[in-house]
Amino acid sequence: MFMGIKALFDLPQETKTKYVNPKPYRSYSGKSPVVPFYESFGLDNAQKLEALKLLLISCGQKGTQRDYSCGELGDAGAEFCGAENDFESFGMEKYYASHIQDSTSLFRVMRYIARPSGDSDTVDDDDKAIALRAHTDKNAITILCQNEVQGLEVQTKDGNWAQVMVPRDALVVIVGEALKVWSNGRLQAARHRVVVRGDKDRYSCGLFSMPKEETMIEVPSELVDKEHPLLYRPFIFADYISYYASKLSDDALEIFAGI
Ligand SMILES: O=C(O)CCC(=O)C(=O)O
Ligand SMILES: [Fe+2]
Repeated sequence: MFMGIKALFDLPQETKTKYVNPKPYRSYSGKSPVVPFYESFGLDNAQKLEALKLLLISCGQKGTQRDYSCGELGDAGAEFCGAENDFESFGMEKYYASHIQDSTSLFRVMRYIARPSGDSDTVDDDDKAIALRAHTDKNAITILCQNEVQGLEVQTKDGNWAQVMVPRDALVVIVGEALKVWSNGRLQAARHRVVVRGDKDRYSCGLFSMPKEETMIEVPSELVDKEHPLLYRPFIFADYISYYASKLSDDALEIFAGI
């Protein structure tokens, strides 16, 4: 599938820019002055199972020829999202069904263009090699897969950057801010970025599971006690996304909803 994705990104720039959607993260975005070596397309309202199927096939999971039954994919989805297990581990099974009902998903494909060799901004300099700036995902859970080119990095507690060496055919699961809020801070939204150092383009695709726009994000009372005081006030997910879009700051969540 990464061959197919390459063909998509190899289309003329003029064709790619026709892929437009008024919502953030959906349109073709590429070669902007801020992130000149990054391009992406988003597929909105991707039916979860279809998007997951694309993701599984793209990273060669369980063979590319096989058809998945819905049941199998449902199980795989829950397993990969870790969602059902997470709910159980918090003793919160009763919220699982409504969480699924209030969630939607976005499928995105990304290309990170390797610097031409001899580029004066040498890729030894991390700042210059950053293809996707450091951020935390705003959604609930992100599942990523990539071609054989590494580049994903996560920030450790002490502020350093650690390379994530993703094994072939593996998926990476990242907790986003919506899940951090919902878990009352028990789950951390990992700050991450993409740094491309070699001479090969990196392709990745991701399934971004997120609350529907109108969903109220609220810490369940069961997750608040003396040891875990309430960290966030309830808010509508779309309101937070609008706020973040207007500020684009790292501490947007704490300012917007932190108590
Ligand atoms: O391409 C990747 O591996 C990471 C992409 C990412 O972090 C994002 O789109 O939010
Ligand atoms: Fe991300």
